Amino acid sequence: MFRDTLEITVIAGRGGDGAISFWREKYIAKGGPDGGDGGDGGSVILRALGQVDSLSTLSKRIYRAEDGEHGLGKGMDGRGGRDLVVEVPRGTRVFDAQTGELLADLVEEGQSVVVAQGGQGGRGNRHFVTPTRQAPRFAEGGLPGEKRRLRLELMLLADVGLVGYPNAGKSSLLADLTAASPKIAAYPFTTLAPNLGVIERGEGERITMADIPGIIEGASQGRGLGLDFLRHIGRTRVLLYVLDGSDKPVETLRTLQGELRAYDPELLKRPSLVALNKIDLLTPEEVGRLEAELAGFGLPVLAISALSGEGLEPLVDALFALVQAAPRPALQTPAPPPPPDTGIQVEEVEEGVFEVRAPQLERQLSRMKGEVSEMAGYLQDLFRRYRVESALEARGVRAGDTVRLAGVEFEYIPEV
Ligand SMILES: Nc1nc2c(ncn2[C@@H]2O[C@H](COP(=O)(O)OP(=O)(O)OP(=O)(O)O)[C@@H](O)[C@H]2O)c(=O)[nH]1
Repeated sequence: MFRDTLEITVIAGRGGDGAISFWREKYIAKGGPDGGDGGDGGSVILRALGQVDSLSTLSKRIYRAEDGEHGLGKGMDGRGGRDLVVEVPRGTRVFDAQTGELLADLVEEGQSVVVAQGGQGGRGNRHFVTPTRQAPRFAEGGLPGEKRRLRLELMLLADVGLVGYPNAGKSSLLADLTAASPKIAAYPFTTLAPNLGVIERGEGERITMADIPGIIEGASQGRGLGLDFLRHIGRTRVLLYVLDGSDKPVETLRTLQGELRAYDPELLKRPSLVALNKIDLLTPEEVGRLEAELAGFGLPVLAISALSGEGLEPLVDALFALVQAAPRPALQTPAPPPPPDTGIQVEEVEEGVFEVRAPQLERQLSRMKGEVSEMAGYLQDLFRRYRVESALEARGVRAGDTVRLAGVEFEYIPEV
C-alpha cells in the first residue's frame, strides 16, 4: 500500500518522580533527606532518511517513547527514558493535525525534529532543604510527556519535473531515460499518479525525474492547476517541457507557460528546457522551423524522439548540467513555537473573593507530592517567583480576603 498523507500519534515518555527519602543508618536516628531525582522522559523524534517510496513504511499509528525512571533513596537518580527515533522519507512535511501548524519540513538526509518532548523528571526531596526546613517530606512528581497528533505529508522531491500535455510522450521519455529496468516507483496518490524515475550517468551520478500527470487535464476543463499538482511540482529544481512536435508545439508551450504563470509566476523563473518530441514524424525542415520559433521563448530547445532515441544523449547532458547548476528550491521554514503562557489572571468573582488562574504555576503545584502541610514555605517561594502577590494587589486584594488557586482556598495575608 502506498500513501502520501498519514496521521500518527506521538507520545513522549513521562518524567520519573523525585523520591522522598531520608538517610538511614544504624545509630543515626534522623539522617538528612536523600531522595534522588526522577529521570526525564524520552522524546519522540522524526528523522528523514532516504527516498522511501511512500509513507507506507510507517506501519504503526502510535509511537511512544520510554518513561523516565523514578528517583530512589540514597541520592540515586532515575535513568532517563530513551528517545524514540522514527524514520520518515525525505520530503516529509510534518503538521500538527489539530492546529494545522507546520512543524517541520524534513528535506535533508538525516534532518530531524522533536515532535513530542519528554516530560521533565521531578526533583527529589533533598532539593527542598532550606535553613528552616531541614527535613522536607515532599518532592516533585515527574511531568507527563507531550502528546500530539501529527499529519505527515510526503512531497515528491524530484530534480526534474516533466510538464506537458497528455500524449506528448512524457511516459515514453521517462521510461527511455531511466535505467533499462526502469526504477519507476509508482505513486498511487489519491488524486494524482506521478511517476518517479532515476536517470543514471557515469559513476554514480544520478538525478530524479518525475512525470506528473494532471497538469493540463484540469486546465483544459477550465479548472486551472490543482493544488495537488503544485504540491508535487513545487520543489522540482528543473522543469522540462515536453512537446508533441506533430501537434502545434508552439501554441502548446504558450498555453503551458500561461497555466504555470497563473498558478505561480515564480515557476517560470525556474531553470527550464524544452524537448521537441516526436521529430521522427517531421521533416528536417519542419524541425528547423519549429526550433527557430521555439527559441523565441528564451529557453534551450532540444529536438528528440522518445521512439527512436534520437537526441536523448544531449538531452540527458543538458539536464545534468542544469540540475547541477540549479539552486535548491527554497524551503518553507516553520513558524517558531509560541512563548509559553506564564500569564497570571486574577478575577474578583464576588466581593472579597479572588480567583487566580496561572496555568504554569498550577502545573507546578499539581506535581508536588508528599506532606502538603510542610510545603508552605516552598509555596511562598513559588508564589513570589510567579508574582502572584503583585497580580492580586493590582486587583485590589486586601488582608483577610479569600484567594482561590488550583482548587485550594486560603486567606490572604500580605507579606511584610
Ligand atoms: N512517433 C513517435 N511517437 C511517440 C514518441 N514519443 C511518444 N510517442 C507515442 O505517443 C503516445 C503517447 O506517449 P506517452 O509517453 O504515453 O505520452 P504521455 O505524455 O506520457 O501521455 P499521458 O500518459 O497521457 O500523460 C504513445 O503512443 C507513444 O508511443 C516519439 O518520439 N515518436
